[in-house]
Amino acid sequence: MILKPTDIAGAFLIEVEPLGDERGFFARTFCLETLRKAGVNTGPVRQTSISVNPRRGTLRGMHWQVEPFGENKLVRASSGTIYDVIVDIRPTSSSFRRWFGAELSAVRHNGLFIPRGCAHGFLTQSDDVTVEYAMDADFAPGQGRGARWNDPAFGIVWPFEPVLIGDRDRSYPDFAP
Ligand SMILES: Cc1cn([C@H]2C[C@H](O)[C@@H](COP(=O)(O)OP(=O)(O)O[C@H]3O[C@H](C)C(=O)[C@H](O)[C@H]3O)O2)c(=O)[nH]c1=O
Repeated sequence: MILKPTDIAGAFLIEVEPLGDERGFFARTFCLETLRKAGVNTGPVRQTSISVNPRRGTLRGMHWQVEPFGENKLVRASSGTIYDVIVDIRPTSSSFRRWFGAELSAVRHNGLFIPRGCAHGFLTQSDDVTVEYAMDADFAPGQGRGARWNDPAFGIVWPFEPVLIGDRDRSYPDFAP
């Protein structure tokens, strides 16, 4: 697997290196040691989850867990295609308030490593999207916070307007650090 740095400190795109033969290919999609060698202080995977989104144009986010319930997150699309976005909301970070977006797809098998303290969200770019999550912390109910996908504090440029957003996601107040 290949780690590609992003505009967000500690966040990496993960591209696979297919090892192919006549049957198809095998590829590593996560390696704790590779991340640690890149300076990422992440724990082992404690929980994995899926997010199933039948409709193109569904937006989920922007979400984060407050400390000490933060979680490092590895995200990939196991079906369909998403535009995945991270926003750095760590006030002491060199990339504070900066956003980064990338297309993740089942076809490319690519992933995104999202450090704790960053807001995360995605817009589905196809029907029948499943997003796979791996986290290094247990989910803590009630410890989530959020910001709107179009909060002027970040200026995120999305590929197109969402057509389906949950009431909670559309009604977050303006971001205030
Ligand atoms: C995140 C999470 C949720 N849940 C439960 C809580 C609710 O009963 C139900 C749906 O949760 P929610 O509406 O917060 O799901 P999303 O709106 O997809 O939230 C996620 O979307 C953005 C894009 C993310 O990056 C996070 O993974 C997460 O915040 O699953 C759990 O049991 N465990 C979990 O880890």
